[in-house]
Amino acid sequence: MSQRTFPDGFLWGAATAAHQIEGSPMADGAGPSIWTRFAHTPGMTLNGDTGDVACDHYRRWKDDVKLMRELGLQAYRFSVSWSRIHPEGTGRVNQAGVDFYSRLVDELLENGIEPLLTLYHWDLPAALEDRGGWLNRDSADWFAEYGSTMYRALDGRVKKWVTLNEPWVITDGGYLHGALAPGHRSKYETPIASHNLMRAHGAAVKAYRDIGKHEIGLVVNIEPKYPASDSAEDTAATKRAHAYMNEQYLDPALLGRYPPELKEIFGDAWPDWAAADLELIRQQLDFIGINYYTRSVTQANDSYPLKAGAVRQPLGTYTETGWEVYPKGLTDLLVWVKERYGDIPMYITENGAAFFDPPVAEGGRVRDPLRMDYLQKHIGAVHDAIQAGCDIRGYMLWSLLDNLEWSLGYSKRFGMVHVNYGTQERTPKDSARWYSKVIASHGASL
Ligand SMILES: OC[C@@H]1[C@@H](O)[C@H](O)[C@@H](O)c2nc(CNc3ccccc3)cn21
Repeated sequence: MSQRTFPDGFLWGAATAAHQIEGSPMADGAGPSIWTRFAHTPGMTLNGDTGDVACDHYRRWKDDVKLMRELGLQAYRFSVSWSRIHPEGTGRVNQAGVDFYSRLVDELLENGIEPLLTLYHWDLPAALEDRGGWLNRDSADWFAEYGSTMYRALDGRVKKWVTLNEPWVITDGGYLHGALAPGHRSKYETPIASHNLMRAHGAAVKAYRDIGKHEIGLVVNIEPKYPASDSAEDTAATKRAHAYMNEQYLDPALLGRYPPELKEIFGDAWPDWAAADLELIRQQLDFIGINYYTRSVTQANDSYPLKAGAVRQPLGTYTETGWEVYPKGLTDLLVWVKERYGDIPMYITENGAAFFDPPVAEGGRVRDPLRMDYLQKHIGAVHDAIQAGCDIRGYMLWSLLDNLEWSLGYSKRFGMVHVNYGTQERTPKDSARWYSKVIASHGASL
């Protein structure tokens, strides 16, 4: 492979999320989140795993930043836990919570690492869930208030903001299938939660334009949908699946309209949304964050309500989470975003994989060749998209640390750094050492 050169200023980093790494969810005046509540509800997570300790990052943050510097990271994407900032969700500010993230940002900057801050990575304050959560139209105001608190506190030092992480997972997991907090299962609630999440995104961006002076965007998880056959049924199913995951959030955010397939999918559960709502949702964005993990070869089936699903590929390679390794899907997807939405700058805000990692060997090595292969091919796919004309500004590897994989507990390890949850010892895996070389060579060593 000829040497790959990435654009000047291309940012190499890694990503995490508050609930997955911090622990100490109720420390220093914080309030509970829906994930604190969900994980402590019997049967909701594997082995009853909770975020009570996680990677103990709330206490080990300074050493973790030192580790990021040693690995040569140029950027670090993290999320803020809303209920540390507003324990009741709105109103009173818990200054100790703001101070934690302020100290983290200062430490990152002192170590030459650019912070990318995600306001919402799934951990809604439980107090707001008790007021209807994302089903309450007031959630747009709640979120704008929380965002404004953080903009005022950190905008001089944080220059890249993200409103929401993956509205599709929040609603498909938390409102339709119930696998994620708040664990609802309703075809009727799902579009309402989706719509209010996007109204909240728009309200937070509007508030940023009054307070902030830098960049703000939205992060979506999207995956290319390829028809399993050229039958009319599979073609229609693929179109539905594509609209439901890939267009449902980017179309309103960037085009001010929903894809028509959503009415077909949700039927009488799809409201006629007011034009004013779509105007709120469609705010000028500085970038879009793309979280990519896999593709879906899609066929018609009797799944509810989508009537479409992925077909396992007999010759495919799969990760521990059952996702097919398909790097070309990332290139195809990035080109699709450019063709549909224009030259909006993009960051790969998550990309990575869980494979079965061996224990830490003598001398502190963790051999993870499958992860190295996955990353090498996907970073190569990013380069292919850049060569195809996509404006991609950075790559955030998921994840810096092994961490709490939501309902799957600690059973899946996505980190380039191994975490011993008994001792909290961090051990960079071979993939971390490899990634450090990629960063140092600006991609040339890929
Ligand atoms: O599952 C790995 C990560 C997860 O740890 C992050 O918090 C989250 O942002 C994230 N999103 C995806 C995208 N895909 C997905 C699909 C179905 C359920 C959950 C995630 C993967 N991941």
